[in-house]
Amino acid sequence: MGSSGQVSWKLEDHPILPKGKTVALIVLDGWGEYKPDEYNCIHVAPTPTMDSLKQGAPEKWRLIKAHGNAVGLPTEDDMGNSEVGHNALGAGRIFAQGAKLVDLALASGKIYEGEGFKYISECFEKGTLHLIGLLSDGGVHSRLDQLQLLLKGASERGAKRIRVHILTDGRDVLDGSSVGFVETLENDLAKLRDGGVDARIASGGGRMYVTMDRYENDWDVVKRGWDAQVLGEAPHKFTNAVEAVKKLRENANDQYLPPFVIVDENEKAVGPIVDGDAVVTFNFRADRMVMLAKALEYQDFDKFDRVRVPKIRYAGMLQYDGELKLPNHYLVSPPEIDRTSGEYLVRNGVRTFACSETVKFGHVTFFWNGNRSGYFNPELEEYVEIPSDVGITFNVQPKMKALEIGEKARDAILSRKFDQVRVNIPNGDMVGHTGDIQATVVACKAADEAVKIIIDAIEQVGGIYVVTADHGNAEDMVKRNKSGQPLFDKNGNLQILTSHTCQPVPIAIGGPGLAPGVRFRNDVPNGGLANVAATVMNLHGYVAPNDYEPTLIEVVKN
Ligand SMILES: O=C(O)[C@H](O)COP(=O)(O)O
Ligand SMILES: [Mn+2]
Ligand SMILES: [Mn+2]
Repeated sequence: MGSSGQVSWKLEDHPILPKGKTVALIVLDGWGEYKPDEYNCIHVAPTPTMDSLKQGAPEKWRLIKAHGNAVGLPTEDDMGNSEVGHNALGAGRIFAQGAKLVDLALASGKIYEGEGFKYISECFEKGTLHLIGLLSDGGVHSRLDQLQLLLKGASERGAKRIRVHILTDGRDVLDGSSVGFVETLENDLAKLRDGGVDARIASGGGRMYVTMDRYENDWDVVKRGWDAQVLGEAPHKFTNAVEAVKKLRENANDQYLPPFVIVDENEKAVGPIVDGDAVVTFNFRADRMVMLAKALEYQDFDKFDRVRVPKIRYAGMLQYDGELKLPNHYLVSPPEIDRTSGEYLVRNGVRTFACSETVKFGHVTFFWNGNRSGYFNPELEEYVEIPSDVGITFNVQPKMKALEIGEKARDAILSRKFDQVRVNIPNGDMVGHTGDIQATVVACKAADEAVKIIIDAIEQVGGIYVVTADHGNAEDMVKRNKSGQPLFDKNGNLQILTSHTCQPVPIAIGGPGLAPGVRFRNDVPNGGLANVAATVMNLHGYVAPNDYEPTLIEVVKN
């Protein structure tokens, strides 16, 4: 059923549940369930609304899985993330995700047989192969071991000159871990050099300050990267990348390192991108690579002055946007996330409203709809983006736009123009990633207040609410040993966890429109995010397609 031409879009009516109820679908970003201690910001924060929903357990509140295999990641040790989480929530099925597809393509060698690799390898004879991406083993956007295999594979297949443009992490992995990742990469590159390949790190910078912006929140971030990677220009120049990261870390953490270039003894950048070169962006995840992909690929581009646009052959690790065909060339085919619940519901006449602020806007639209941008039917859908603050770390503004999102959703609900009102409330996640515990507590309080605004509106119109989350983050802010005790570094400082977690997330249902007797079934104990789509379809009065993961709810006779 790959092509939409053969799909029967008509959904079966639910035997009991009515149509026409307004359903609010609230995704709290980075909101897991964990033991209530002082490092659990959701526990520490006053969250009366979420607390009261929990009182409804087990019939109206439960936990669902949001990491590992439940969301299509390679192993059970992989924490969840927004991409795979919203994909699963929206698509109602579990798809092998980018991380896994790249693993398979590398293991089988198929990656080197595809069109994308052939396309870039045409440059190997005369040009340089540039690899740009996130350098960590976080497994959210990229993985170091995949980069290592690609370096080896490309050099075995003729790449003679390789330049790596690194983006340091500290967000999906511990802050400070970048030094180790750069050392590992430098060792690998030294081995390649021993084998006759001219392989070096050429530039770098922290992912949140250089290159990896998303949803066009701040093009300056991408420009800083462009200047370093393509033009070979940056405010900081070093002859060695390990030294660069160590030095720049004196004033910034890994996520926010300023851009730097590696120069030779004559102060000349060792790896600008020039005509005839090949470029691969080795992140598999889309959202934070789309902007760079546009800058590399689009002829007409007006987001910043590129100064010089080299004639290159560019491929993404994956194709990042299937609708935009961006980029045109890629090494591994992305998961084909088709027949999403959003598309089904719209095609069955469900009028849909979706809203978040910029930094999460694509999560409830693009990711929700299977990595597809745009509307299915503009007559029935409205997507509203509230501009995010630009150029700040969100611990200084932990309330973010939560209340504005709540109010927009409230207005959409009260307008009665929509059957589904879907939001992402970013605070737990975006502030959790800063590692600032006090700010994250404020963030969780704001998220809870936004939920209340939306639930109150649902009460007024006799609707239904579904409150859930895409993965954990704010519920645990420290790294722990196996028995759950917080870990300290060698200087006795608490090891702050800026990343997501592997914890389950809550899901709650309720509202005056919820038909009598609706409750969570107890025969789906391993339910995960992918079970939510069928549940929501039921609440709209439909039965989900057969191949969707089972619904979490049942209707019992009173
Ligand atoms: O991109 C990010 O901000 C983090 O790597 C993952 O966070 P998200 O999956 O919640 O977006
Ligand atoms: Mn998220
Ligand atoms: Mn996150």
